[in-house]
Amino acid sequence: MTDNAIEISGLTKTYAGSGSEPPKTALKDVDLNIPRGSIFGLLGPNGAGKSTLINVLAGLVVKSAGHVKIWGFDQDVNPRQSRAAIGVMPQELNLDPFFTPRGSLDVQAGLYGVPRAERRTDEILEMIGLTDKGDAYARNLSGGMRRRLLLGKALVHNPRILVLDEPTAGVDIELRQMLWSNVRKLNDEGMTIILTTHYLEEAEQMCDEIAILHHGELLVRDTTPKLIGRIDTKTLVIQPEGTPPPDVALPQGVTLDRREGGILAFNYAKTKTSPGDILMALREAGVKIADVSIEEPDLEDVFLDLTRSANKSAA
Ligand SMILES: Nc1ncnc2c1ncn2[C@@H]1O[C@H](COP(=O)(O)OP(=O)(O)OP(=O)(O)O)[C@@H](O)[C@H]1O
Repeated sequence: MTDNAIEISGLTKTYAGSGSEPPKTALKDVDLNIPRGSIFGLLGPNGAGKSTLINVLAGLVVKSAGHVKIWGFDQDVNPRQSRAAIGVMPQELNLDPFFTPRGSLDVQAGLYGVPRAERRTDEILEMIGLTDKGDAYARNLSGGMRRRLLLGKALVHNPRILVLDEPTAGVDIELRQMLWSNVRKLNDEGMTIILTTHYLEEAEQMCDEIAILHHGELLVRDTTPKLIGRIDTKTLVIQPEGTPPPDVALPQGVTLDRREGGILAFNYAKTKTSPGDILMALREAGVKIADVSIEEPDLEDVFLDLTRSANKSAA
């Protein structure tokens, strides 16, 4: 028995080139385990291979090499069980315009072999806030409603793992909040969640752990706080009283950015300098302080730092 929802080893995907184009390797020898019960973020720049990885998990793209286990079931040995363990909310709004939400959920449940007596159509319609639109044609639904319906479709067979591919791209705040509160509730009930997002702030708030893909390779995988802890730079932000002096002798390695409104932002390496050293230097320079705060790095800093150094080492 494993504690992992997903176990991926040596996963490689090469797409055949069309016409005169060369083949394209979208995933290169990826090893990745995703623990049961987590909210796991899969991040990476455009073209990094996130959708390819999700589509392999969903059984929509055939891998070129490697092994994938979903809830302990090897995709190649137990394709039916591994498919039943996972539900995928795709990026595209690919709904049949002539189906009603109730009809779409029913057809999807049929595809997964869920017996009529076990279908949870009304419960799912309520959860996604479409009870009163249950019998409206999909072509009459707004973009937000369609997206909610895609979430509902991913849940009809009560999967152990829910995968969300860019669920909030181009979505308004209200819908985003609704999606995230649904996702949190499902996770509290024990569902493992895997999501890709371009919104790093969102990943930071939602995900226990994060993996970053870059050019088809796994760049890093760690808990969200540890990833953020990798960045050594912090910023001490000072609002001085009166006009700040033009020059201050700073501890070695500390740099100063002057911001609007006379605000001074000192960037320092937390392993080399303490904020007290900077405050002392300011006191010695006669600077009076009206307000002080410390800015922590965020996931965006980690992301830029890692992808930049990966680009440099590839060059
Ligand atoms: N069907 C396909 N045929 C050929 N190449 C493909 C195919 N699908 C994806 N690729 C290529 O594989 C690479 C990875 O694409 P993928 O869509 O997995 O990346 P992604 O990280 O999901 O990007 P995005 O955030 O833009 O969706 C890209 O270079 C892409 O052009």
